Amino acid sequence: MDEQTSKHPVYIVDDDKALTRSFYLTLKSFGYRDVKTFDNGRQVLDLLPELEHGVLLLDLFMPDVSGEVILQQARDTNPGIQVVVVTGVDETDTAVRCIKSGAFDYLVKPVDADRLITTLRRAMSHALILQQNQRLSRKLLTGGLDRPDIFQDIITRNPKMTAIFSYLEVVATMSDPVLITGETGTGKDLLAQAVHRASGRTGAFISLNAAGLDDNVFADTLFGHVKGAFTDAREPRKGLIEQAENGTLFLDEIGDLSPSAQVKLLKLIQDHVYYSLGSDIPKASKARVIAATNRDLESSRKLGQFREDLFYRINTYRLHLPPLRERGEDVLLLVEHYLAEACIELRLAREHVSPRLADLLQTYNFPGNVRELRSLIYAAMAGGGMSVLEEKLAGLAGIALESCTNSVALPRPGIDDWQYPNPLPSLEQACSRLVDQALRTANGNQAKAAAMLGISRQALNKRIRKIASSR
Ligand SMILES: Nc1ncnc2c1ncn2[C@@H]1O[C@H](COP(=O)(O)OP(=O)(O)OP(=O)(O)O)[C@@H](O)[C@H]1O
Repeated sequence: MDEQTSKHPVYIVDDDKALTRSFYLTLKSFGYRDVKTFDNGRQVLDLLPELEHGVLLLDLFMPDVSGEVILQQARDTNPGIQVVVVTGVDETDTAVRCIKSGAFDYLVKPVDADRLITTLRRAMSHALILQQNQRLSRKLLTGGLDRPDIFQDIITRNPKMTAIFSYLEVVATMSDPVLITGETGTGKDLLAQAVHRASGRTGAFISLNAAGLDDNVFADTLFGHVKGAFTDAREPRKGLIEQAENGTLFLDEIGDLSPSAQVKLLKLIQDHVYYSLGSDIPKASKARVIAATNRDLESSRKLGQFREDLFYRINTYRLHLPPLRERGEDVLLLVEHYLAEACIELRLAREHVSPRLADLLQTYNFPGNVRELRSLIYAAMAGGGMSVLEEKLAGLAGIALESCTNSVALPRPGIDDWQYPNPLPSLEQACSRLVDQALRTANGNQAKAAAMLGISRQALNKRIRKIASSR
């Protein structure tokens, strides 16, 4: 069983001590770590409001308090508890009444172990989803992060990024896979490490880059092999998945997986089972999978290059990192960070960002995102300083240095041969179309779009807000 599910509590409430003991032993043998027993209803009734999210296995007929009273009280005071009624009475009326009062399910004694565990698993995952929803709503209302230290390596002030962190804090503790998407160099690897830290998992964070691995190398690296599995397999070898036990397996570039590697990964994610090369003995895994890609997996799925079932399985929780060009507020923050770092590492005097360079940085669209920004700073510092970067960026952005100091001065094309519709659009309509077009041409980069339109970035921003409110 999964580490996260097994650590949530199960409460058994029944006056039949022999049955309570038998349930207790069954649950322990299935890996439930936190099982608490109560042999009278009164005991649990007082504790109900404080009980942690989990599942309550509840007998209906007890001498002191009836199970139905406890069920009602649980619904009223602690909705994070899912109640499974377990009773010796097989009466449809009672079952219907319990379900109507909010019981998750109704089991009639004697309950065989398989039925008990299957029902418990369903009830537990329902309890966890409710817990997750509650935490999400709480976060939406209060904002802020529970553990900002988890994200200290990720430099950002961008609201979309902080919203991702909030969401991540909630889903990190679940056991389902996480898919991180975003262009190259946006920080997917960093984010995967943050998910692992926030998950509270006791095992290691192990990563594997799937790009360019053929099916055999992928399977051997991930699942290991037994002695004699292939010509050079003189000794058995454990795969990375074993090192990730109770931890996290980070699969980077998942969009590059071959079709047969996709099948193996699906089995691992779906059934938590894998086979070492050369062995037909299944092995169980409790690693949590985080996958990342800079490809458009949705298109790969539609083109039949990525399995549909795997796509939906890994897409349970999706985190999409925006490109750096959409995080204007982060560019200077990151530049200052890497500049300080490079000056210390290269033992150079501290340099600062000139207003002209700041302008250029806002205009450039960083196709390689943060990784590119970092290399640009280091290369410039090693090669002469920030003025080198100014030259380079001006070249890369295809904008003359002069025009950057005064964005209004961009050369304008002639407008004599424009085609005007008849009747003419209103000024507001024309303005809105022009702003849309500039943003499209500038790939969403507001500084660049503003330069094209010959207005300041603040003026463009004001117009965007005005247009948005009138739509
Ligand atoms: N917000 C950030 N703050 C600080 N460093 C960052 C940030 N985002 C990315 N980096 C740095 O940029 C580099 C690239 O980041 P990372 O490897 O996480 O990107 P990626 O999205 O996984 O790229 P790829 O798709 O190419 O694997 C790393 O050196 C990382 O430390």
